[in-house]
Amino acid sequence: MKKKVILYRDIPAQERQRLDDQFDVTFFDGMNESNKDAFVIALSETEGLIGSNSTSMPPTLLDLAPRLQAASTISVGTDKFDLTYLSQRGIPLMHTPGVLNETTADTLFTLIMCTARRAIELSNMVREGRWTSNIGESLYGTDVHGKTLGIIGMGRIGYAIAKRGHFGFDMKIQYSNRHRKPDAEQDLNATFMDMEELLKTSDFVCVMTPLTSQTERLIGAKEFAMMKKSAIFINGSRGKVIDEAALVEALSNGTIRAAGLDVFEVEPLPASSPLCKLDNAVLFPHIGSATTETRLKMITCAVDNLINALNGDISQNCANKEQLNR
Ligand SMILES: NC(=O)c1ccc[n+]([C@@H]2O[C@H](COP(=O)([O-])OP(=O)(O)OC[C@H]3O[C@@H](n4cnc5c(N)ncnc54)[C@H](O)[C@@H]3O)[C@@H](O)[C@H]2O)c1
Ligand SMILES: O=C(O)[C@H](O)CO
Repeated sequence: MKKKVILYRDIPAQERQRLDDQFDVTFFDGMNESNKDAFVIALSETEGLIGSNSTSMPPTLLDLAPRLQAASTISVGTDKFDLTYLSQRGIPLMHTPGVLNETTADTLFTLIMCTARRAIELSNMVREGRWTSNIGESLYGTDVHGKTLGIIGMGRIGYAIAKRGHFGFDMKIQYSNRHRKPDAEQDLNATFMDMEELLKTSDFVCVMTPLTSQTERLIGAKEFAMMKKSAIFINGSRGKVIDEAALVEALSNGTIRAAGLDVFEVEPLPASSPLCKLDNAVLFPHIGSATTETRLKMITCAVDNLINALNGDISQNCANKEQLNR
């Protein structure tokens, strides 16, 4: 008999077919008030889960899935699951590292360019008929090339961002990370330092850590105050890695120059957020990996991951492999 699987995000037909070939699939378009009861009933029988990072899967919900054997998230970030809880139950969480590095780094560099050159603010000026003469010094941007790029979280994506800065923009690369990265030091001439020194000396501070209990609110009022007044802050990790209210304050009172954000404490970001009123904040709707090509690669990877995991193979792309092996 085929194993039962819940798919909680729409995926292209050919990938859905690969799941249907192997499993008895129940589809939900996310989880919301209108389908929650049916979702919970399906959970009581399911052996596998596959879906996107926009749906939370806390222990209280997964307690209702006593037969669960594997979960597969269409994301590299795993913060919508509790890894410790899953590991205690012996359930692997599969994710999609690697396939989205370059696309996400492109997005982060777009944020760097848009903030530095005030691209959105000035584009809006043109669209709204406010371009009536040469723009004047008060609307000038700041250079990106030749500046110092500080990366907090020099992992797969951090490295891809640093590569763009080093080779494309002649930037000086510095980083803080849980451990040193010899490849970044050799290939990109990157300098390892503690976060405090990085904050004080970078022109662009780019956060690319995962959200964990150690990184939650890693950057708050104290950290913004350490940055240069001319600094530009970029967050592509998760909204909760920063204190958003402190960022609003820092952007409003000139503690730092500007911020480019792809992620927020609450997503979708409500239009009432004070961030939406700030010209010096560039706001993207969590589009780091959102290209047609890369999203398909992530879905294919996540489908492969679930098939492998439910067949007992977690050698590739298992986020809690070490915890499971303990
Ligand atoms: N905006 C998006 O669309 C998007 C896309 C992909 C990934 N992400 C986020 O980016 C994260 C990183 O992805 P990755 O594939 O590069 O992961 P990775 O594991 O390769 O890199 C993360 C790095 O952060 C470092 N780190 C952890 N805690 C730290 C701390 N306290 N201080 C400094 N460094 C610390 C780790 O040592 C590691 O090198 C994901 O977990 C996800 O949350 C966002
Ligand atoms: O973690 C990821 O892969 C991105 O944030 C997309 O959800």
